[in-house]
Amino acid sequence: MTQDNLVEQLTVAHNQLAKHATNVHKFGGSSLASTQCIERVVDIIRQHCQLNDIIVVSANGKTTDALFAIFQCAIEQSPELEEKITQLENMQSELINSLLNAASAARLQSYLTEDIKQMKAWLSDQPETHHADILAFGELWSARLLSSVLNERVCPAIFMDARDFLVIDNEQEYNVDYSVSRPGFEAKLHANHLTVVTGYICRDSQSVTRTLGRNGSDYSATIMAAISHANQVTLWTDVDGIYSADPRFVPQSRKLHRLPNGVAKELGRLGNPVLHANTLKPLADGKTHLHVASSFDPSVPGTEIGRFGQLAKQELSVTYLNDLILAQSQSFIGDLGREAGETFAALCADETQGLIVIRQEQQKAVSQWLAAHDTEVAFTPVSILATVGHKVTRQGNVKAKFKRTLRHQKVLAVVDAWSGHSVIAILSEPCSVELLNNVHHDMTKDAKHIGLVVAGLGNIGVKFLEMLPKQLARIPALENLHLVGLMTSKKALINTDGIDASHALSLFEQHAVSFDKALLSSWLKSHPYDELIVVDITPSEKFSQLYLEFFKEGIHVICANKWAASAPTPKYNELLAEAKANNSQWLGSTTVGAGLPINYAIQDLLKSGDQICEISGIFSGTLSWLFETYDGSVPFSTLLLDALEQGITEPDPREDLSGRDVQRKLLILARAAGFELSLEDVERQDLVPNELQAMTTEEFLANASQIDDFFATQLNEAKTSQACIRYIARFNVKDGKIKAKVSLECLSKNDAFATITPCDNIFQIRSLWYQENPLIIRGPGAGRDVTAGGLHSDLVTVCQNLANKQAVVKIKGLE
Ligand SMILES: Nc1ncnc2c1ncn2[C@@H]1O[C@H](COP(=O)(O)OP(=O)(O)O)[C@@H](O)[C@H]1O
Ligand SMILES: N[C@@H](CC(=O)OP(=O)(O)O)C(=O)O
Repeated sequence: MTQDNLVEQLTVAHNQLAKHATNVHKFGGSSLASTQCIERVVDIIRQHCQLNDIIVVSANGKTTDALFAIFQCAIEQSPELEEKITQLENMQSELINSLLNAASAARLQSYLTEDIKQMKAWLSDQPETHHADILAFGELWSARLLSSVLNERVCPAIFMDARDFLVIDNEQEYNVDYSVSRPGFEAKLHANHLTVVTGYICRDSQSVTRTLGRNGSDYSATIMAAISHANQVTLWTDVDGIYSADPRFVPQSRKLHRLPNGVAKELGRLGNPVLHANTLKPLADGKTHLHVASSFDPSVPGTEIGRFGQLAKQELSVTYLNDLILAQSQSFIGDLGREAGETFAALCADETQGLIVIRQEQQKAVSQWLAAHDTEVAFTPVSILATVGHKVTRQGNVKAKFKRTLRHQKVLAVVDAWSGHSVIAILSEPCSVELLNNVHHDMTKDAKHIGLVVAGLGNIGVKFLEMLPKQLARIPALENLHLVGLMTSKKALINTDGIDASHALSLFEQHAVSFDKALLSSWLKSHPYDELIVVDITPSEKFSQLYLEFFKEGIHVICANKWAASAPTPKYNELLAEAKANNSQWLGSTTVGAGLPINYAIQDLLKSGDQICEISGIFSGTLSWLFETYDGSVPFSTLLLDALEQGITEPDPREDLSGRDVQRKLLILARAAGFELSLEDVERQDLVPNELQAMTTEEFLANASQIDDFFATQLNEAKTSQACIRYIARFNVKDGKIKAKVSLECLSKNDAFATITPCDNIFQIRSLWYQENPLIIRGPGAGRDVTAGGLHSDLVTVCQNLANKQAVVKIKGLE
């Protein structure tokens, strides 16, 4: 079976499965805040949902906040009550009228009028008894509206009020009674419909309306997944994933592409608004996949929550909560402290210091609870600031760093969370945006994960990999670099969790699968690395054609491959522009001169303000060897066959004799020096006579002696004037006119190009500052060790540049 067939079969199998399995999609209030947002959600449902999926919705925008405010006004008998109700009703009416046809709008409008009437009745008579009923209107309206829009525009959809089936049996921990809830839901289900369920609300065993707590719709979504045995839950929100700190306040926060379950749970517990504290509870069996994505930018890969390897476990984040209460009591030292912590689900507790941190609204309950134990307690307003990461309490260095960064703050205590996944500082003052940014910076500044993909495992590729483990251990700039991909033209091994660089080749032998461009492209679009570097050590034009795609994804390219750098001018300019637009680095110092620093020298001269006017030299190790060695004592073809045997030439020596390789190298250097020209602008003398051009390699080798007369004549002519022959590349600019040529030249024996070690390259640069006395670089211009070394030098340069790059989050939903 070919790889393509395999992929096709897998896709078909996946689709068939998807038809039978349910997926749950939860849209938060921010995703449903306006007509435009709801239009976007409808598009997402069209593209990402199938019949029988479940959609869980929160109240539109800030409706729940508005309902809380209305309730408060009623309690305080505030004169603003009427106005607030009218505002909320108008906002709902606007959504209804802008999204639905006249008939449906009229129907929903009449329900709304009824609901407002009912709300007013509850508000005027014992509002406390109906607090949850009043809050429930938000989700009720939102679900009713979306199901109507879907019915009109997308597919049959039914609306379900979760209170009709979702029963919780414990109000403290919001435990679900699945034995009642599941059959209740199944009884209401319509096959081949989308089901739109209200998030946030449920009922208790007495059929009284309850809520699942602020932000509780995430929990509703995972409960629905447990009830319906769903495969996947997607939380669609206004941010494209979970970040290392609240991206509204910390512009340098990093997206956490893969969040281990335990860490996600801890973030939710500490108040991260993207994840309700209980979100993961219904998914404890690990069969359902949880994913956070942005409804404002659905194509961006979000955050996956699940079980991951070491790399995901290294990520740290910083989170905070203000307006909390520190309760301190002698009696909290020991068992009672632990009991209190558990009873009140304290944000943090330390039974050795006798303290727990609770939310403000819990203060009264804690007082009452302690009164029963006849002990005294002191309450202090505090905030918490936590660093969260997998088993972070066991990482002494992280804890020390956290304490160090807080040394100028008023820290009352630093406590390890029971889960082990956070270290929490209790602060006597509210956590400011400045403090959050500073702590985040200190805790995460070194946390950048760079993925490395190596393409081409020939001679040089293998040497490059041999050198890699030592380089990783030796060079600080490579500290966060992880080898994640290896590929040849036929096979590929990608491991998102990293490939052990010391055993890269044997792992490739054992685990590589057929190379599939489509699979590679999809991985490149969704890889979890902050930066990705592809090192192209292939000779393949086809592989070089992927660079544009790489640059579009912001991927960096280091190449020994000459194709892209010598591509036709429009293509080359397009690549440069795309790389620039996406901050991709493109380095190819080994494309010319292998490890010799010719590219770096040119860049340096340009940086220093110099202007290059001439580049010339011997750029081919093969031609260098042939002409340095050829003295007429043996025919040229004998030397050529000897060079072939020694591996000095390409398998078909016409490749070298054609001068094409030298022509490309001259073009690359001229472009690097800032000139715009194409391959056709570089005149080329082909040393292979016409009659030998069309032959097969074998035929050419058998007839190689036909070239001897030409070279003998050239050499003899040169000898008559004490000169020699060399294949020279020359580029110069005079009065703005560019001349570029690669050809066999007759040179005086004193010429700098006349006496170099066979196989060496020589490069001569004339510039404004190196005019009379040109700059010369010479040395071995080919060979596996020097080329692999040159690639490593480029790799360090890219990683050093990346270390200085400060990413700033730009999130569509938050703009
Ligand atoms: N660490 C974090 N990562 C991502 N978003 C965060 C983080 N901390 C706070 N947020 C904020 O949480 C908000 C999403 O939560 P929420 O308002 O509950 O969304 P929704 O309305 O979709 O339920 C985002 O606007 C984001 O700014
Ligand atoms: N509407 C409720 C429930 C909820 O989860 O909302 P959101 O998904 O917008 O956080 C709240 O505001 O608390």
